[in-house]
Amino acid sequence: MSKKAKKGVLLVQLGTPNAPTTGEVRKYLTEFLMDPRVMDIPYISRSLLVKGIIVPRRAPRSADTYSTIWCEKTGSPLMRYSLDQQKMLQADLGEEYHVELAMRYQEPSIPKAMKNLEGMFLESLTVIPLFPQYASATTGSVIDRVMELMRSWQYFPKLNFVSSYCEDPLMVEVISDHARYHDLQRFDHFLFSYHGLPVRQLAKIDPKKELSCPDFGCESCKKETKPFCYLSQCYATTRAVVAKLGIPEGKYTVCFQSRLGKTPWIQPYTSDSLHELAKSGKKRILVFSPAFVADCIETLDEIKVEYAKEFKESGGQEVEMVESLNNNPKWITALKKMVLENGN
Ligand SMILES: C=CC1=C(C)c2cc3[nH]c(cc4nc(cc5[nH]c(cc1n2)c(C)c5CCC(=O)O)C(CCC(=O)O)=C4C)c(C)c3C=C
Ligand SMILES: [Fe+2]
Ligand SMILES: [Fe+2]
Repeated sequence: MSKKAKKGVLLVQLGTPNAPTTGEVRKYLTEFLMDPRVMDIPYISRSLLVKGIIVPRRAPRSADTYSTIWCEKTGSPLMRYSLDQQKMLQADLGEEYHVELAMRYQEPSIPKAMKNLEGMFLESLTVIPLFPQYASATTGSVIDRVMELMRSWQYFPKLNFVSSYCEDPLMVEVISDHARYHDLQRFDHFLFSYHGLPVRQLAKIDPKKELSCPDFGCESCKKETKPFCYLSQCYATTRAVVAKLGIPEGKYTVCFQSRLGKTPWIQPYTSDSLHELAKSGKKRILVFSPAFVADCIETLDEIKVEYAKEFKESGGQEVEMVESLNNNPKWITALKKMVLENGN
């Protein structure tokens, strides 16, 4: 009796080291930062900068930080929640589907996941990069790698790439639900801190080659002028969450964290915004981090520890954080809807 071909789903997260050691962090950072979509400079300069300066300096420090958030049994928080997301989505979609998880860098690798999927002679394949806002450095790189590996496949199932879901209504609902776990009335101000991006990468995605939107990611940029602009998409997510929670204009700030290197990244930088808010007398801040679908080093250390410390040193009192989407069942339903609505 012949079994019906399965429908495949590939979830792809950024990646994380295999262990919180300098050697493993070095391997992870080298693979990550040598990606030409991440460090979009010529190979020789990239090699000198990444292997000669950034990685040797950063790896020991990052390894120390990873060890503070590491779990003996489940590894890094990003790995733990990504595995939860894969298992829960598999359970929700049922036997008709096969859900694989891969990391763009390190393990479980995209080549291994693609090999498994190829061997299943799939009816269709939906690829969901786990980044709500499109950037060439993240979503673009995932799609690029998947397409590169697929070139050697002997058959081609129906293919879907979910390249952006910055305003997904269910996702916005989960972010808002997680915010409501906090007593919203207690906060003087709300901060939407997104992962940053070099400014030059924005220009590449804009047909007019402008560096930024004069009106900071306005609705028309998002919908008409440059639908793949990361900045416009970050503002779109913010507008959706702010509307859902009824946060008034003037009571929230959009900012960007994790700048790397000396070139300009999109501004304002989170650390400057926190400093200015503290100086203007704000005492209690609630931070959203809607670029991350799972808690990771960027949320658990950079925001919760580093920025919270900086805020207090500048005169503030308290920084609380809205939990990432993690393993919230409603977020898994959002992923399921993306699979079903993308023609699968
Ligand atoms: C959410 C989207 C992300 C974008 C856009 C992004 C761009 C980007 N990142 C770097 C450099 C680093 N990022 C690092 C960690 C990291 N980045 C993302 C997501 C995005 N990056 C996540 C989810 C994580 C966390 C991984 C984890 O294991 O928890 C790091 C490592 C930090 C450290 O080791 O201390 C670097 C470095 C660049 C250069 C870039 C765009 C060009
Ligand atoms: Fe990053
Ligand atoms: Fe605009």
